Parts: sequence; C-alpha cells; structure tokens
Amino acid sequence: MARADADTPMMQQYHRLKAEAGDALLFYRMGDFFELFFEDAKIAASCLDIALTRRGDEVPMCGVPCHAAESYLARLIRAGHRVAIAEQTESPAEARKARGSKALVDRAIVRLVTPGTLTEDTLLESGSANWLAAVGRAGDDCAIAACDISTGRFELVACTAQELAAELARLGPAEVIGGEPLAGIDARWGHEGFDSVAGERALKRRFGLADLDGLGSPGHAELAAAGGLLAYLDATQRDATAFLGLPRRVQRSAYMAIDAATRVSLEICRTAEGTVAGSLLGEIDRCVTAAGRRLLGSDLAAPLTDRTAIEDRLDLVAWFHEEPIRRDRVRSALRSLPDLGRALGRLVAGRGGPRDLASLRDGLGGAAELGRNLGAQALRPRLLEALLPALGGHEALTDAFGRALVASPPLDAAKGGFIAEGFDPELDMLRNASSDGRRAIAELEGRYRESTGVSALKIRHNAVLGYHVEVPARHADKLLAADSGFTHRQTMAGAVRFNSPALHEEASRVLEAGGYALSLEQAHLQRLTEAAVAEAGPISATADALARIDVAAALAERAAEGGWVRPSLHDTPCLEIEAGRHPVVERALSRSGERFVANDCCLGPTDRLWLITGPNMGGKSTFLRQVALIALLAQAGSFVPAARAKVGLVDRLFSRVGASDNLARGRSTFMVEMVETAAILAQATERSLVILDEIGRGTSTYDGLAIAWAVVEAMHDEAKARTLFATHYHELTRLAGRLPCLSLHNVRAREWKGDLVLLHEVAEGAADRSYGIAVARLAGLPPTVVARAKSVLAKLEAGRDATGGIAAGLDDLPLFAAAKSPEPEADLLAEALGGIDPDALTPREALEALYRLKALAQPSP
Ligand SMILES: Nc1ncnc2c1ncn2[C@@H]1O[C@H](COP(=O)(O)OP(=O)(O)OP(=O)(O)O)[C@@H](O)[C@H]1O
Repeated sequence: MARADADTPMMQQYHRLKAEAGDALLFYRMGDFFELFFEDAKIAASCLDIALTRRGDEVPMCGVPCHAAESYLARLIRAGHRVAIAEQTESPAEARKARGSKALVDRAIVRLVTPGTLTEDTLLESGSANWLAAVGRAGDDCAIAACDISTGRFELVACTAQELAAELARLGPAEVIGGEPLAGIDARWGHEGFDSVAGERALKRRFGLADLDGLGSPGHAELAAAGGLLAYLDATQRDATAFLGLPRRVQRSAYMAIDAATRVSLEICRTAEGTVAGSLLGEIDRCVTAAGRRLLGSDLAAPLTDRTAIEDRLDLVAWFHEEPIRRDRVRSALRSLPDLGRALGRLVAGRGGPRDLASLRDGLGGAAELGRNLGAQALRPRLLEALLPALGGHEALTDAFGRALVASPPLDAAKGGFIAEGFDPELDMLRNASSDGRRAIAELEGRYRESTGVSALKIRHNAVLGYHVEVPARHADKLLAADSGFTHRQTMAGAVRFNSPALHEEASRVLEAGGYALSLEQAHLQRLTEAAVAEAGPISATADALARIDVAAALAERAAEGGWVRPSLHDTPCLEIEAGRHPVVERALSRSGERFVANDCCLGPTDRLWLITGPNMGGKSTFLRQVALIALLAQAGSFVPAARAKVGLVDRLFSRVGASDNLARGRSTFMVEMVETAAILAQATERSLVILDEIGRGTSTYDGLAIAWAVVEAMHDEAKARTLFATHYHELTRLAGRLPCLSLHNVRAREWKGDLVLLHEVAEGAADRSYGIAVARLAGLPPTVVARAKSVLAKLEAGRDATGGIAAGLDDLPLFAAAKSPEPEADLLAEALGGIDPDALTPREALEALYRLKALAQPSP
C-alpha cells in the first residue's frame, strides 16, 4: 500500500469492507467504476485481461465500468471467484451535507455474488439449473440442502457420508458449502449456521411455520444443512430476499442411484469434457423452453424407480407421440412463452424490472390459453389432468399486468415509460403536462430563431445545464447584448449557451411533471412486483407444469424422429432389448453417412451376466453403454431407441471403464478403478444394472486377468446384478462352463482379403480371437512394425499352447464361494516377539512386554 494512502479515510473504509468480504474479490464503487485493489486487482486483471495500474506508487488497482459490470462479473464467477459488491449508499452531496465538505461517501457491501446464488440472465445458463448445495451433518447422518434461487427450487436430501458424493453428482451444483470438512467432498468449508437448532429456527422463520410437521419432519442433518444454506443466502443476498419455495424432501429410494463415476462414464448430462453437446441430454433434447430443458436435465440425472410415476410420464409422452398435430400445436405455443420461473426469481430477489413483469403477463396468459386448449382434448392422460389446474388461476394478475404495462417494456425501470396509457389518469396527466412542456419548448425555439434572426439557434438539453439555448459562437453577440432577454451560461469552442426566463419556466414544467411521472411509475412497479411476489408459489407451479408438458412433448418429438418405442416396465430383474441403439453414437455415425448396427440384449434371472469379447473398435463399449442408457431413459419416462424394450426396474446403475481408457483424461488410475470396482461389489443388488468395461486391464496381464476373473465370479455369485462385462481376456470365457447364469457373447469381425471388417454385431459365443494386430494395421501402424508384431505373436502363441496358456491351471480353481477362505491372519504374537530385544529391556519393561505377549496369546472373544 502507498504509505501516503495507507491511512486515508478511503483506504481505511476499503480495508474494513475487504475484511468483511473475506476471500471474495471486492468491487469497490467509485463514481462510474468498480475498482479493485491489491491482490484482488492482480487476480481480476489477469482473469479479465484488463490493464493493471497503480494507485500512488504501490497499490495495484484495476477497474471495470459499472454499466458493463455484469459481463465482467460473469467471467469472474465462471472462473470460480466470488465477488463482493460495495456500493455507495449515499450520494457525494448527501455525504457533504451530513458530514462536511471533505466527507467520504458511505459504502456498504450490498451483495456477495457467488456461483450458486445468481439470478441475472447474463450470469446464468438458461438451460441448466443453478444449484447451491449445503452439506450438513449430525452424528453419522449427512444431508444436503440444495436450492436454485433463480427459480425457487429447494430440496432436502438425507443420506449417509458414503452417499454424499453421488447425491451431489445428481445435482451437479454450481457451488457447494459446508461447516466442518468432510473427507472426499469438494466444498467451501467453514461456513456458519450448520446446526440443527438454528436450522429449525431459520426454516420456521423463513416460511412462517409453527412447526415442521408439514415438511415431513426433517432430521437433524437436514435441518443443519438447511440452517447453513439459509445463513449463507442471508450473508450473500444481504437486504434482498432469495426466492425459495417450500423445501421438498427427496426420498432417495424414489430415484435410480447413479454414482459420480457412472455419470461421467455414461456422459448423461455432460460429456467428459464438460459440454452438454455430445452428451445424452444434448442428443435427446428437443425442448422448446429453457425451463423444459432444465427439467429434462434433472429427469435424466434422477430416473425414477416407482413404476406408476414412470408410467404416468410415459402416458403423457405417448399422448403427444400418437398425435403429431397436437404435439406441434403445443410446442409452438410453448415456444413463444418467456421463462416464467427465472423472471419470478429476479422479482422476488428485488432485481426484477418491468420486463420481468411483462414476462409474467405473457407467460401466465399463454399458460392459461394452453390449459384451455389441452383441457378441451379427449382422453387426457392422468399426469396432464394433474397439471391442468396449475396452468390457470392467474386471471386477476394477468389482467392487472395487462392493463398496467405497455406491450414491450424497457429492461431498465430507471427511465420510466413502462406503464401503459390509460392505466392511471394522474400519470397520463403528468405525461401530458410534460409533453405539452416539450412542445412549448419546441415552439419557443422557433420564436427565438425569429426574434434573434439566428436560424442555427437550437434548444438543447444535457445533464449539467438542463434545457438551454445554443447558438454558434459567431452569432453569440446578439444574445449577449444586455437587453436580449438571455442569460449567458457557458462558452464552448464553437458555441455559446444561454438561458431565458421563458425557457426556464417551460423546462421546470417538463422536469417537474416528468419527475412526478417517473416516481408514480416506480410506485406502480413496486405494487405490481409485490402482487407477483405474493403469488410466487402458484406462479412457480405454473412454470413447473409448463416445463413438464414441454419435456413430454419434446420426448415424443425425439421418439418420432428416431423411431423410438415405449418401453414396458417390469418388477422382475429382466432387461430385454430388441434392436437397441446408442443415440449419441448413432447420431455421430449418421453425420458421416455410416449406418449404426442395432443389437439385441436379453438379460434375465437365469442369464444375468454377459461376458462380451471381440476386437478392439468392435463396438463393445458402445453396446454396454447403450443398454445402460436405454434403462436410464426408460426410467426417466422416455421412449427408447430400440424396436422393443422390456425393462425390469433398476435400483442402482453402475458403469465402470477400465483404467487405461480414462488415462488420457488424466483422471483414472488402476487404483481408482479398483476402488470403484470394490464400491460396486459392495453396493450392487439383484435389481442393479452393472456395466464393466475392460476392468483389470490397467495392470500386468496376470494380475489383470486374476482380478477380472475374481470380479466376474463375485458379480455372479454374490451381487447377482444384471451385468455386462466386456473384456479382452479371452481366458475368462472358461468361466462359462462353471457359472450357470453367465453367457458368452462377442462383437463380430471378419478378415476379408487380409483386411479386418468390423461388423459391430453382438452374437452368441466367444470371439475366436482378438484381431489386435489387424486393428493396429487398420490404424496405420507401419507395415514393418505390424509384420514384426505378427511374428512375436506367433512365438507367444506357440509358447502358450505348449504350456497351456496364461490361464493354465485356472480350471482346477475351486469355485468362488469355496475360495473365499479368509486370508491367514498375521501372526501378531510372532511379530511382537520379533520386535523385542531382551538385552535392551529394563526389568520393568520386560515385565510389561510379558503382559502384552500374554494378552496377544489370548484367543479373541
Ligand atoms: N453398433 C454399431 N454400429 C456401427 N458402428 C459402431 C457400432 N458400435 C460401435 N461402432 C463404431 O465403432 C467404434 C468403436 O466402438 P467401441 O468403442 O464401442 O469399441 P470397443 O469394442 O469398445 O473398442 P475397444 O476394445 O478398443 O475399447 C465407435 O466409435 C463407432 O464408430
């Protein structure tokens, strides 16, 4: 800090505010700029690519203009920063009046902008929810309280510490906060308010409840999480109120459990690179509204497990599927509707404007009309019937907004002009007075031109002088004459400016009437906003209903486009798919004019583990993933890319890809793969679906084969989940003889005139060989290397045949269950004895050692 500057009142004020902002960057308002100092300035300058200057000699600083602050904020937030906004809370004139001529303007932090607490359209992605998640704990119980204040959604989820990561992965939050650190969870720890008593109090206060029975009596961990969340919202929003609907308690068993690794591996809502394009969501999304897109994302992230609820969704999709005209009409009606939820979020947070009110007017009006049209249709499915009431019921509000607002109001309320003519007679009068005044001023200009003979005379307006007469400098003399009736105000390079009593009078009329009109408009804005906020609950129900209809119609559209079918759902653990396809791979192939080969899958209680072999690039991974995605789509309530699909409801979905597939992304190691495989073995049930792709290949051949072998046995005998296991270890096919519910399958390939032809067909039986070298040749490995590899392979195969191969002896291995003898326990007594050096012991130590040894020798109870 510049020494001279260090103790100036301004710097003292800055440091006080910075201390309050903590690790958030402080935007310090100075006139028309937000300035940043010290480290904040360095971080912001490099992140925003703006000039870093110095205040005095030493203090680094940079600044952004206030009018463009949002776009800079967006970049800082996206880069993972939080920003505290310190505004001037009084004008310089007010400061001078209150505390003397040298008084410093008061400033206060009015908002902490963080990734999880955004409401502005420019800062949010329209098609994704923006969750803030708070992780709470009470003893061994954990919970997440999550909200999206841009639309008012609020959820409480109780879970164990082990389940936290998967639950967070479902939400994909923009920001995670917590009190005490929890291992394995990436969050910003150390926040206040994570305590169940405070949480209960905060919830009651926030929603005006006497007790929490109506919320389903949340547990201590949920209350602690909610307490932390509400405290954080207060701290970040300051005087504004974040939009929160009543919290919904999420029953985790109502959703298919999908852990974080599975989400990454199946690229459900984002690709591994983090983009929506190329993910399942990106591929199937045909929604026409942003709210629909957000809901489809959350549907795919959390497929249901309740058959009735899924069938309800499917009925609605089918209703739109069977009538393309009905579907088109609804979609084009939805397309023109504004984003109700987010407009409401801004209004509740006090950051709304006239355009948000117009969004409610148009959105609610459109919803009511859609409701009337849908209500007139025959044979309405149950889900639609349940949604219809939510579409209407806002007549009073839409009527009031319709009368009050002009057709397309400005974004910013500051200049007025958003209240319609005829809504308020007083406002109309003031506006007339103001426009009469402006007309009078225009007439005055004509008269002055005539009386002075200066045809270039103009009456202008600016912020400093207000209305004034301006003439070119060469004509100024006439107006400067003592009896001209004009008073000199300002001399410019080429012009001179004057005032006159008549102009002053008219200008005051304009200003006064304009000022009154503006404050009247502001009062109307406030009243209308309050009316909207009072209806926040029902309005967001309307927004949700519209989103659900959009999702169903969009899924019907996607199904019609791709010839998808309605899946039939069952409670038995089966999975029968006829001519299944992978929607993303199919799309990628069609772009290059290639055809996707559809494949069948048939898993059931007596044939529940498919071991799939075949050449590299043969389509094993694609097949595995398409089966998982079809189950996921079905339970999310969508039709599926197949000719027929019978899906036994899946409680948990696991997908793991062998280490080396992921190494390129720098994410996975063999160790991670093993930890994850262990997690599957511990959690999979008979109702789960497990996809294992080349597990065990990230280590030496022998170790890898041994691990893969043991994992297949464990899946078959212990977990008993429906499992697809792709592998290059052909030796594993020997398991078919001894594991009754395992069957062998392969992706077919042929060598034709020395070239490898990949057929991408899944057939019964094991692959005859690997074709690794043929694939290498296809990939363009130099012919000399290919030839050398062939001769090495011939030698290896000859050796293998002579010894019985690397799997020699495995046939004699006892079955998995029999092999499960516990590992011999380490001989603790011998170890302890070995650690004793008798010559180095004092008599007392020797006695103590003897007691220790005796205790070790006791058989454990
Ligand atoms: N059913 C299919 N129809 C047409 N092309 C397919 C099919 N399945 C896969 N492919 C094509 O083959 C490529 C490789 O598929 P995939 O990654 O599934 O093979 P793999 O057998 O898992 O290979 P590796 O063993 O090397 O991991 C895909 O990118 C796609 O272009």
